[in-house]
Amino acid sequence: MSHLIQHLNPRQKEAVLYIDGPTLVLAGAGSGKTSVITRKIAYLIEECGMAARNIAALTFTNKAAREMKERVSGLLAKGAGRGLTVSTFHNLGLNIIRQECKTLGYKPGFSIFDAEDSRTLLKDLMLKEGDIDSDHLDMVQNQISNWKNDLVIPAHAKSKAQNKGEEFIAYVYERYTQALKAYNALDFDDLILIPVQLFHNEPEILKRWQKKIRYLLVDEYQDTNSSQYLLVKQIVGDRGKLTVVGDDDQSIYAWRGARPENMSMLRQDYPNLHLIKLEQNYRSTQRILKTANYLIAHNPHEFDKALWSDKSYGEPIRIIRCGNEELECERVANEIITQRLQRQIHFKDFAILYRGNHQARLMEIKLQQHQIPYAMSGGTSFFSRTEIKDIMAYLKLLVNPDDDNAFLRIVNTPRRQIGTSTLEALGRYAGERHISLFAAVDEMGLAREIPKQTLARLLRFREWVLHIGHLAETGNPINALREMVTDIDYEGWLVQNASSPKVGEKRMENVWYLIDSIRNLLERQQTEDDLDERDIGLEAALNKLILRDMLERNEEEEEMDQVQMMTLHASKGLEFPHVFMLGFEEDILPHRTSIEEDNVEEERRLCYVGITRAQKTLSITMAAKRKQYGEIIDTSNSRFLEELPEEEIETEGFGDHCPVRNEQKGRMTLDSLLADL
Ligand SMILES: Nc1ncnc2c1ncn2[C@@H]1O[C@H](COP(=O)(O)OP(=O)(O)OP(=O)(O)O)[C@@H](O)[C@H]1O
Ligand SMILES: [Mg+2]
Repeated sequence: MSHLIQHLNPRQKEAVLYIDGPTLVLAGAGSGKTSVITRKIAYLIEECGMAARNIAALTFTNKAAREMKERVSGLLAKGAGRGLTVSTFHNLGLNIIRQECKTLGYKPGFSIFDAEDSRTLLKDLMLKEGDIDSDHLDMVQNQISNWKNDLVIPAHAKSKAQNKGEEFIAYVYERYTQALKAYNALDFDDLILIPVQLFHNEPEILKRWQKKIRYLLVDEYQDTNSSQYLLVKQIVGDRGKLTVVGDDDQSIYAWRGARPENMSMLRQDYPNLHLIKLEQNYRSTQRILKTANYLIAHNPHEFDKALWSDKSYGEPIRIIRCGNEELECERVANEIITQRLQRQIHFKDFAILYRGNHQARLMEIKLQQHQIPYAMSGGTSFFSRTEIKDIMAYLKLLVNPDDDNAFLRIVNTPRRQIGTSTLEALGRYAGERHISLFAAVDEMGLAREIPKQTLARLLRFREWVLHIGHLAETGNPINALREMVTDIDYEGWLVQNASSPKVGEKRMENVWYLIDSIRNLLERQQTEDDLDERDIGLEAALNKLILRDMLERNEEEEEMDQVQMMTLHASKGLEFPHVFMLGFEEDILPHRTSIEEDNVEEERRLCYVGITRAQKTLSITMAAKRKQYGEIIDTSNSRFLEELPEEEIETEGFGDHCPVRNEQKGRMTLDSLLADL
């Protein structure tokens, strides 16, 4: 028997060996779903003789894709996996768009707008319509994203609108789509939507891709949204060469349009679907598994999944209630230090999971204070901060005025009263003549397209960029950069747009930090004597900076001895020997928005995901008091606490000295009160 399937259980083997038709593996956490995918890839290559380049495996996060890639290459002979696609849905989409960009009408080098960029564009469009309510902005952004994920194009959205409010959003959606196109830009949702539309309209192109991807595997299938679902269906076609694995209890992306019912839809799409259930958990101790099972039993279930484990019974689940959030983070840091010594293990054996990124800041400070190395995934890297992206765009434009993306990013940031319709006209004009936007500003013919006053503003901007560029080239570049940020009053702009002046000032500090890094690089250029001409000057320094960011990211990928920090969402599919879950409180987990929207079931699944990441121990912490919007509030324990098996739990910090608002205690007091009566 192939070494690839030797250690698998019979059901897992069946899932790997079955290649005659579509397969769905439906199973709980830690039951080896991802293992089935990685082994099946290796099996297809090694035993079935399929070329690696004809196989694609999709998942949801970059980290998961990286892990999967590593697992597969560990199974294959060196080099045998060359050409294999293991990527996120979005990356596959991006590849398709890159290769087909001519047919799609995008110029090569199109830019990708992240959520922040989209938000800025939407804000501009809405401001123009006189709508400046920022809550409204969130709503519009979500709605547009939902439409895109559900493959609703602007014309549909408009015709379906039932009232003025919906008409407005549909109108903004239409303008937004036009603006993106004019900017030669795509947003995140487009990365899936556009390939789906392309495959729908161009059967020949679809055929080409079907020929390339002959076997498709999808991990975490419960989190596909409608457009991802369709993309899978298009690529697979009627060949049925598909294996998907998923767990409806781990569906945690409904808020981003995920539809767990896509799993049952498979049965309709493929009547010959081969369904396999796995029931043995190979990850966690029995206690952790029991805790997870207890919790998730509080959600309604279509299929019952009896997960069992023959691992050891394990240590009790610890629930630690601390006085406030600072003590909570301090406690976790201390636990890591002592447990690492006591158990003789590494920092990388610990993971700290939390509901929202804001919870990470204090934890980071405490880890730093105790000199505990840590890696954060999914956090904001320095170079993805808005202010850094802005200033980098200015710098890019200084060294290459033809960089349209950079131009578009900053031509109206800070505001110069150059609006979207002007930019659209400019984009059209430049597009027809195949010149850059910056070059187009100076053309005589443009006067017919753009009102005189606006054109004057554009010309002023152009002159100014050239002036600063000249200063940087002929004089001291750092002085030129300082003059640049002062000229545009970037600090004023940051303060004005931040939630508080302090936040704005902090952001400005990042800008100074960036300029300082450039100064260092430039100084180093002067001391290094083996440099050739190309390595000198602002442009070289800039490229180095961009490269360095990429290098830093690569380093992150390396296996280093660091505590892993991430949100519960980002932890999906991963496993760690010792897990800490922070903030087990009402309004955090379950999150306040989900409580308000009566969507606690999704939060319970998220909590289930967190618990089932743990292999050996699980510690859950909470703070009795917490700062919220500048006020200190008494927190309430998460409602999920009551849903865990009491006999497997060891609590701490719930004594009388704490103002405990534990539901169970509350009931006890009520009982005793009644008894007294
Ligand atoms: N047959 C097996 N024998 C021993 N260990 C196994 C077996 N199958 C899987 N494992 C191990 O169990 C752990 C969990 O497997 P895997 O990550 O594939 O589960 P999963 O179902 O994908 O989990 P999740 O739902 O969290 O994504 C891994 O460490 C894996 O190596
Ligand atoms: Mg998995």
